Amino acid sequence: MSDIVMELRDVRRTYRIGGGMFGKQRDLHALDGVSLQLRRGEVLALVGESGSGKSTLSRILLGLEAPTSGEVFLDGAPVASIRRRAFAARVQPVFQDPYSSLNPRKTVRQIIEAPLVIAGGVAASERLRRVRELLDILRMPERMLEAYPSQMSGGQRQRVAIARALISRPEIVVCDEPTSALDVSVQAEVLNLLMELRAEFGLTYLFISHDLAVVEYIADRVAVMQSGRLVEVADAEALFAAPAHDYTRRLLASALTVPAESSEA
Ligand SMILES: Nc1ncnc2c1ncn2[C@@H]1O[C@H](COP(=O)(O)OP(=O)(O)OP(=O)(O)O)[C@@H](O)[C@H]1O
Repeated sequence: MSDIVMELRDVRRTYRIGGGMFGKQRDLHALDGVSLQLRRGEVLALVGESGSGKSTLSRILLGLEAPTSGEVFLDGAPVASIRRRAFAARVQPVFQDPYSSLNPRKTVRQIIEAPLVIAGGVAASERLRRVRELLDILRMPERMLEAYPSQMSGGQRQRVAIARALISRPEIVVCDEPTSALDVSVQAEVLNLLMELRAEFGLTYLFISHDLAVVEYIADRVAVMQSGRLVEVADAEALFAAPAHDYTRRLLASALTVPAESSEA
């Protein structure tokens, strides 16, 4: 098995913007020729200022959007050749805001088992067994099974979102700011949990974060984006010790000027 679990080759994503009452139409290059390899079992953090293209890249990895040009590979196979359902089971998201990403009308049990219901082929008894197993791993009490999101704290909701991501036994989890909507005291708990789950299930993470203290804490490697391009990809330790690119240096320097509360996480 190759060391590379997912790969982007010269991926571009262009949006046509403007026009109508906003003036002339033009192309916005959200991703402008990005090549990136995700290594099996690593935490690869994606950082860069707002609008640099991080979410666009994550949506492409998740198959929620197709590149305008370039190619994406999963375990060496072009993603375009993999059936949608099979792909979704192997690459799962955890989004930023557990308040809006969970359906308020569904119970925890229904939310967590939903990916298996959609994929089909797993009996109800087996689905329940897997939901229970995950609740146990995530240290959530069994009585939570029939609870609704409104009855839970932010940290509990994010655990439910993580359980939903893991129920189909994915290889890759794409986390887009998974702890930034949580209280600082809960952030570390959720981060530690993500790291435990990586060891337990052999997961690979792409981890988007604005919070460089969080990135330094959990990332093996860091990819730095600026205006739709990757300007630096390096081992986390080396990058934080001696950033090679000027933009990375500025990003690290500007992080030092914000309040230090995130370092508690
Ligand atoms: N559906 C879309 N239509 C038009 N423009 C878009 C669309 N999605 C993203 N963009 C633009 O593409 C660029 C990259 O956006 P993206 O959300 O990927 O950046 P980001 O680094 O994730 O930002 P943030 O950290 O604020 O989430 C931005 O200029 C954004 O306005």
